[in-house]
Amino acid sequence: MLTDEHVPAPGSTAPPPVPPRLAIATVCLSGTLEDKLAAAAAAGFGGVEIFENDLIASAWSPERVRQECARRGLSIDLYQPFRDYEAVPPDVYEANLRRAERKLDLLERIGATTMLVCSSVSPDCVDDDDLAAEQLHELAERAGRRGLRIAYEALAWGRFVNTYARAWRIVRHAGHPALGLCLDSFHVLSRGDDPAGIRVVPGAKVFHLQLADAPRLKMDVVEWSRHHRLFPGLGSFDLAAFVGHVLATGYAGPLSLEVFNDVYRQADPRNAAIDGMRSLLALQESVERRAPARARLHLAGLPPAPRLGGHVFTELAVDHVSGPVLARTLSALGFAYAGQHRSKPVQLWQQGDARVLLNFAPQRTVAPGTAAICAVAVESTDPATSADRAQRLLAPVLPRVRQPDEADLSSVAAPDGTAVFFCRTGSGTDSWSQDFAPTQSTPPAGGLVTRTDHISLTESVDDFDQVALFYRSVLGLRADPTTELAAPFGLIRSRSATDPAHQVRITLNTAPLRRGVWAPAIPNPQHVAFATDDAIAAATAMRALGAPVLKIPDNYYDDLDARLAPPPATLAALRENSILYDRDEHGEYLHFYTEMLGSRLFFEVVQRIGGYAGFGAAGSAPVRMAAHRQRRLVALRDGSDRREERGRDYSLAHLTALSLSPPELVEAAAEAGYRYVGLRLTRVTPQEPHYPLATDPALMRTTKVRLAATGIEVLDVELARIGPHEDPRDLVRFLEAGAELGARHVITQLPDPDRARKIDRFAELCQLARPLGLTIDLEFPSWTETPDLTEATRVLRVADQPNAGILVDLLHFARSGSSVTDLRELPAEWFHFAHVCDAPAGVPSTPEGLIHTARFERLFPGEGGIDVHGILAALPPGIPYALEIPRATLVAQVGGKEHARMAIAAARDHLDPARRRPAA
Ligand SMILES: O=C(O)c1ccc(O)c(O)c1
Ligand SMILES: [Mg+2]
Repeated sequence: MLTDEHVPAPGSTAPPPVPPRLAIATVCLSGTLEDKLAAAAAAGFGGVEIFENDLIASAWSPERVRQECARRGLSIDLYQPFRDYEAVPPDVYEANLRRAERKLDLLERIGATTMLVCSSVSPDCVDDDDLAAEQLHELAERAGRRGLRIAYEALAWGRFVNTYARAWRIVRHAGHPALGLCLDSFHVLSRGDDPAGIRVVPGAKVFHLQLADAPRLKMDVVEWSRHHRLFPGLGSFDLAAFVGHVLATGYAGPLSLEVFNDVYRQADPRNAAIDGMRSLLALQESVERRAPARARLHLAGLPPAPRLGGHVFTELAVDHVSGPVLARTLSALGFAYAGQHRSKPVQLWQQGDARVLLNFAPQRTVAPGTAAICAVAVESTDPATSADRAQRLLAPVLPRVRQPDEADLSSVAAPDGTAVFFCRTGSGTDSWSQDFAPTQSTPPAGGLVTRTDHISLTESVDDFDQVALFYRSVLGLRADPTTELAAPFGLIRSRSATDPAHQVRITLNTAPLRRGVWAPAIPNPQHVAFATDDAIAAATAMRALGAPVLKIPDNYYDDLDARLAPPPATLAALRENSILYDRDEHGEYLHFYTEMLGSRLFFEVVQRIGGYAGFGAAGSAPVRMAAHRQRRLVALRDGSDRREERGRDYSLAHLTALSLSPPELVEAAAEAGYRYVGLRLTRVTPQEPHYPLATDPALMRTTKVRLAATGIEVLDVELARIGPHEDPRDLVRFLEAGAELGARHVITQLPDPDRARKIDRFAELCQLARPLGLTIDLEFPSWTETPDLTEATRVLRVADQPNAGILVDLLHFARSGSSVTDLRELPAEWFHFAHVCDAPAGVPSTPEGLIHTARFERLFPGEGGIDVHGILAALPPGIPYALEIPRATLVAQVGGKEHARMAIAAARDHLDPARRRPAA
């Protein structure tokens, strides 16, 4: 019986005079012992538990470990674990004592005073508490003689001893001053044991306290413990109550994290240690909050989180591709371009209390062509205290570049780089809105959006816990339970948190198992959800304004009818407007989405009816993800009937960014808004990087996966160059690889002075390519033996092959002095695409000069002296433009990916004036 045990005297519940030491077990962290100690010290821990495996694998001697810990201000609070010791027959006991003596030697050498003995799981041990107590007594006796202590821990899966109550009975029965308990929250709470019973243990007999949270999982407890523990606050255990019980015993030892977690074990230990510290500080705060006022402790030293008043603004980093798309969409959602920042290229868009900032500043890190949430601003009753709290929770405070008369906003950086601003709206001097000059634009009628309801971020699994902990602890949010759903591209884990008054809501998502290369084209989507009082009216009005509302399939509405049976008129209105619907015991939720904007961002409009506090039914996110994927494929593939709307198809030629491998080129093309890529499969010059797609199956596989995931298609492969010594039959594997990639065209050059031979070989190449569905497109660099349009025309006429074509490259066309009039006369079916670029006006006088320009120094259309419009106008309308613009110095400065984005932006500007970007 535990109840007649020691009852703590009133005095023993008093707070310890000094705050407890915060410690972390090395097993929580990734790397070697050296890495772990450095990370623990940097995060501000005062102690560590040394896990045996970390010591064994360390190159440091035990004495060196002692020095290194001391140097970093780390006390070694525990050495662990010592396994399978107690309640064994005499021969095993002898061996165990010998083993224990060696470990006690080690404790002395590293300067640890407490060794953890976990309850035995061995087949050797017997169900005999008296024997266990006797043998533990002997161990404690030997430890005590050396000034050391033994902390006995009941593993939840111990063979006979698996509860703290039984471990305490044994320890009490052993009755040795050097023997006490190690309490581990996981072993107690995973079994559903009542932690209140801990209160009967005298504080002096609790030698060590280990803290771990965990998600509720129905699985084998060993697996659960060794793979899924979490830092406090991230799982579903009530750790504040647990710690409250332990502190009530008078325990004054360290609060030590012991978290076995597969993700933390592979993550940067410096980040994981900061997470651990943040979680302990937040845990201490919840323990304090729970304690009765008379016993209130002030351990964490955190100022309470000031009350939040809602989302003030969400700032999006955009560029000149994504910015106009966002601006157009915000207009269609009824937002007004209400203000322009006085000193920065930042626009304020507003409707009701919903505000979006579009930041065009180039120093914002934004992948080409994308839009991304770069800052989140929340209203705080006390911004300075909010920032102070954040800083004490180890958030980096951001420096602000501001003009003398601009608002001094307090802001900190979230682990994913998002800036978090704390501000007070209104007319005070600290009001951020005064940094914006009002524009003349009048807000559109309607005003259906009232405020920002929530923002939703996607994080890699490595950052997910960290980001969740950051927002919750810094903003003082309460976590909703974690949910998991089967999405089209695999498992998605999702966590939401909100402040007590439901003013600020943040949802975080991750794909915990994502690996390999098959993944959605948008790996980390983000969205901002705006609130409305009437979703049906809002959707109707926004669609009338041209908002790109995401189309939801009919199957969804048939299922909705079956499940929730909304009134027929409502169902029809939902279906008509692509609005999703959910209902629970608190109320109803109507919501609809926009299409993906600027690669990874979209908006949502939500209507909450009654007390609905969720984010839609579990099935709604997969429907939305499938719809976004569907929309992307439609946009890419069904171009023909919507070309007017979508504009011309562009292809990214490999030479524009030859430093990118084929999968990277595909990714760059997708992000920048190309439809196609052209891939270089052969090495054309000895210096260039070579990507042997035709002979490297792994490279072929990853390239095909990226193509499938992004929807990008291969327009052409190059280069089939047939000189005097080359045989077309040697190109069969190259042609097959092109066909496997789904290419349509093969770029060919004929540097052979023997005209009859080169035409024969050209014809033969056409015949080899034809069964593979490929055309052979003859390019005529002016320095080769097929140097101009006239010669290329002659080759095509004589060879007379149905799948032969001519590739006009504007540079070669201009440099060869070919004639636009001639071009206009040729059969349209010869021209399948064009290589588009510009070049300086003067023509180099030597072949070396010509080649140098062609390979390294071309210009964007409109920047040079080539009659780009004149030549393109002589080609059949509607053919894809492949941008082949190698530009060595620029690529060296900005990288291949950014260069690819700049190229398409410049080409669209010059060639598609109707789609020219609006002035920012
Ligand atoms: O999983 C284990 O074996 C193990 C070892 C030592 C501990 O302190 C613990 O909680 C678990
Ligand atoms: Mg433990």
